[in-house]
Amino acid sequence: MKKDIFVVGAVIVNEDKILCAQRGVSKSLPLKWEFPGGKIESGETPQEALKREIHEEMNCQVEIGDHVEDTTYEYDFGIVHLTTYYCRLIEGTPTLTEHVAIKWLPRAELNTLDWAPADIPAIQKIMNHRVDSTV
Ligand SMILES: Nc1nc2c([nH]c(=O)n2[C@H]2C[C@H](O)[C@@H](COP(=O)(O)OP(=O)(O)OP(=O)(O)O)O2)c(=O)[nH]1
Repeated sequence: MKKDIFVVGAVIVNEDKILCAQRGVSKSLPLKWEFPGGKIESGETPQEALKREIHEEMNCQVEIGDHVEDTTYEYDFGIVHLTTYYCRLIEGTPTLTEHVAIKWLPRAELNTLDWAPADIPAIQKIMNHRVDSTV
C-alpha cells in the first residue's frame, strides 16, 4: 500500500502577487512549481508545521490566514494530502534555499507555470477568488 504523506503549503500574498517556488532537479516532482511548505511532523498542527517550514525553507516569518484548499493526489511515491493556507509575510524576505527559483505572480498568471499535480485545485480556487480576498 502507498504511504500517506501529509503536507502543508503557504500561499504567500504580497501586494496582490503570490509566491511560487520551483522544486530542485534531484527531488521528487523535479522542477515542478509548488507552494513553499512541507511535511507535517507528528504532534504538529498544520499551522505549526507551516510556520516552521517557511522559517527553515525561506528564512522568514508568516502570519497564517484563511484556509484555501485540501487536496489528495496519488503519486507513484505515495499519496499526498495537501492543505494550503493564505499567508502574509511579517518578517524577512523569502530566500532561495531548497528551491531552484521563486517567482511572485499575479493570481491571473498562476496557470502559466507547471505546477505539481496536487496543487491544481488550489490554483484554480485562488484564480477564481475576488481580487480583494487575501489573508
Ligand atoms: N511543499 C510542498 N510540497 C508539495 C506541494 N505539492 C505537492 O505535491 N507536494 C509534495 C512534494 C513532496 O512529495 C511532498 C512535500 O515534501 P517536502 O517538501 O517535505 O519534502 P521534499 O521536497 O524533500 O520531498 P521529497 O523529495 O522528500 O519527496 O509533497 C506543495 O505545493 N508544496
